Amino acid sequence: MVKLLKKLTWKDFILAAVAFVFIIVQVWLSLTMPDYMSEITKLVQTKGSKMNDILIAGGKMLACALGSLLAAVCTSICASKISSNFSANLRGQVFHKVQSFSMEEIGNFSTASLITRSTNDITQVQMLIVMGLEVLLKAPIMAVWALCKISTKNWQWTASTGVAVVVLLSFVCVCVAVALPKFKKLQSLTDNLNRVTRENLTGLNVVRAYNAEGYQQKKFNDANDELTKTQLFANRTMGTMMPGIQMVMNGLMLAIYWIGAYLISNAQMFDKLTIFSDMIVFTQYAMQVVMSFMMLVMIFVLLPRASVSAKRINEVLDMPLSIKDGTKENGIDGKKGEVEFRNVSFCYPDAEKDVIEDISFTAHKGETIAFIGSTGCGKSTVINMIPRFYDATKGEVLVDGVNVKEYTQKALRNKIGYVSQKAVLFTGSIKSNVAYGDNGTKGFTDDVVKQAIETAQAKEFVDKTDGGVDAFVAQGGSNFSGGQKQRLSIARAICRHPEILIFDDSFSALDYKTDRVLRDTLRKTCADATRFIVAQRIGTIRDADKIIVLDDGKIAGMGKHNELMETCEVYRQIAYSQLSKEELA
Ligand SMILES: Nc1ncnc2c1ncn2[C@@H]1O[C@H](COP(=O)(O)OP(=O)(O)OP(=O)(O)O)[C@@H](O)[C@H]1O
Repeated sequence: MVKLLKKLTWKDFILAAVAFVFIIVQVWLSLTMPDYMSEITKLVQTKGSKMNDILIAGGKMLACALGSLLAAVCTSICASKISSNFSANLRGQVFHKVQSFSMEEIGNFSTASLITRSTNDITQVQMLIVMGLEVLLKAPIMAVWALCKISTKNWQWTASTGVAVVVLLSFVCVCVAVALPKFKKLQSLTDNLNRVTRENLTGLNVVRAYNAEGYQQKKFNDANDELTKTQLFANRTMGTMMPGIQMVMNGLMLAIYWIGAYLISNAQMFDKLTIFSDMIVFTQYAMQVVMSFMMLVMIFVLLPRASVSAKRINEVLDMPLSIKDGTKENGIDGKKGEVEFRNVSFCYPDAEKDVIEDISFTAHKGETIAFIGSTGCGKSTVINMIPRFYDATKGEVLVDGVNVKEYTQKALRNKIGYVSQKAVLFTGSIKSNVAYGDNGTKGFTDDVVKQAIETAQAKEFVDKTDGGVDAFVAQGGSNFSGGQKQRLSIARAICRHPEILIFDDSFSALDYKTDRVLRDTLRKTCADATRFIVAQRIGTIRDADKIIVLDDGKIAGMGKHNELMETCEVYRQIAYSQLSKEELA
């Protein structure tokens, strides 16, 4: 928690200092009120007192109350400003850090947990800061000031207040100790609920198609019940605190009156009024002392959960990055567009064996390199090494003659146009999705966007859509078909005019005719770009300059279609399973 609080800016500290001044004013006014009360008590009990004097003392008391209220409002304004700024900054930092995570780090946390950490966990810390500033500063000042005021009055009363504070603190400590483990568990259970809800929402069509509503409902109920049970236990434990504190306060009041009654009965006649007046004032101060500790208790309610949240936020912020930036911006002259894999092997984090082993090949500028092989043989893994979604565990990947690890990630990715296996569109317009990101130039002109849409064979449906390139794209591109989404994703990659184009099984949702026309157009319009195509269909890749056949993470064959038909058994099997001998001839 302390580590997170170090992120407060100097502006926050200035605001905290202003809040501190308001708190002092608030405490001073609150503790001045009992003095006027004492004066009023004395005036009421003294024969011949004037009504005007009582009204003046009452008016001063009222002014103190209003002043204290005003100071409390100003403190709250400062506290909420500090906490809102702090949480906004923290959310920004967490978002920025998560953006720099590779797939490895994201896998370590899980997406659901990262969402909880960026939202719910930060809210817990924010709540603590608001309360903390108001209470943590105010309560000790109030307690010490009030104790100073009462310590000179009467030792029996002071001692009884001391006993009440000790009982109160012991009680609070026991409650917090019982509830703390449950608070720790609460955040991970929130992650779990988040995960189940997300999974259900993203797979809603599948859930419905398989009549799995009952199964999903059970999964949700289990997660929900466990969270509710834990919350109930923690809140019940903390809930017993308030009545307990109330009991201590009432007991203290009783003790003060009991001691007061004893003192008054044993006092001389002329002292009785002074003791009575002192007793009234002391009760007020004693209540302020106990109230201060009660306010601190509110912090104890929030602190355990907030400190667990702070730890979870720090875990994200302190996570070392597995993909580190290099320094190079440019490759070697004369090697532009060249991609080379040198004895590359890769093992996923926590996996037992390498998913790809000893992969070596070179792709020259303007060539089309295709990957084919059975499901799960490692095709996507190989091409994911080029934009450094993962780094090779052995060997080297070189782009333009330079190891990808030596480039700044921005420079490397400026060279690449990547189309993922699952088409991803963002909320916005067709144009904002195609002219997406930054390729090191000053944005994309309308003509470049239109050209990319045309090359990706998306012009026909874009023109037909209301609004054309400005047509609205819903979250995840849900208002477009699978094939349309793929074509827009392809247009996005082409729009960057990259040196290297990567298509990870990106033609699978296209009909055969569009697939062929798109490949022909790509060959003409992106002739300079080195193209990597992962495909399942032989038809998509048979014209490639180099086809790499992968089998269980290893290269089973490499060459042109005709060569592989003669030399590679795995390729032949794939080919014959898709096309007839006549089609392949
Ligand atoms: N994030 C991951 N963590 C652990 N293992 C993974 C991860 N992603 C993929 N794998 C494993 O690595 C292997 C290769 O996966 P990859 O996605 O590269 O295959 P692929 O050939 O592209 O498959 P497909 O044709 O089905 O897309 C698979 O066995 C898969 O289970």
